[in-house]
Amino acid sequence: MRVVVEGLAHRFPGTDLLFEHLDFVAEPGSTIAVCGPSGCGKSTLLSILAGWEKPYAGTVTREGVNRVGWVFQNPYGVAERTALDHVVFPLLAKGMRRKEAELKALEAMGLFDLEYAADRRFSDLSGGEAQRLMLARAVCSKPDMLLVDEPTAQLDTRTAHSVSHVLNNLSGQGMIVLVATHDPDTRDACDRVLDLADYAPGGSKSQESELEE
Ligand SMILES: Nc1ncnc2c1ncn2[C@@H]1O[C@H](COP(=O)(O)OP(=O)(O)OP(=O)(O)O)[C@@H](O)[C@H]1O
Repeated sequence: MRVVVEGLAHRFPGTDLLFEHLDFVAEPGSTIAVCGPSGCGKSTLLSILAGWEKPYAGTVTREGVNRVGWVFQNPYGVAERTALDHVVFPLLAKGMRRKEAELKALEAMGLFDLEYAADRRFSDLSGGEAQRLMLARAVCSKPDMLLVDEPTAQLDTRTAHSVSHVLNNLSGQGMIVLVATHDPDTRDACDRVLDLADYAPGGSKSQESELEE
């Protein structure tokens, strides 16, 4: 299972190129931090990898990737439902029995130190708790590729550190994991770094590719 990105470039209609000459291979075993300044195209790159956005140029080949999990920047849930329900429902929808689903859900919530909030209503969770809940839900559904957008934006330093390390460990469990982040600590916790600033028009990698041609 892998994702092969070749010669990728993107611009939206009427805007300048965000990045160009982007080549990389994403495989299970190493978590990739996608970095770069605000507006450089980190979220856009995740959308392209997921197949939601068609790239302006280049190709993305997904080999053996059937299920894609996505954790958005802004957590979204059902106000009246408990935190546990949010993680359990996708498992029930897959046909798992309630008891087994609850055990699996609590295990995933435990990865993000969230068991204590299992019975709280979604509307009572803090922004950081809701964000960690979305991570637990995504991990629980065992996607082939997990795309995470700014997972630590709403977390204090210590919780952010712990979440970053969990995300890095996930790639060792057979998932392709990419994390878009501004957070230097999250970047450092990941095995690999893809800095989109290098691929901006005129960026160092972008120029290298032009010299090679
Ligand atoms: N559908 C769209 N049409 C036109 N422009 C868009 C569209 N989606 C995003 N953009 C623009 O493309 C640029 C890249 O957006 P993107 O959200 O990928 O950046 P980012 O690196 O994730 O930013 P941030 O770090 O602030 O979240 C931004 O300037 C954004 O306004």
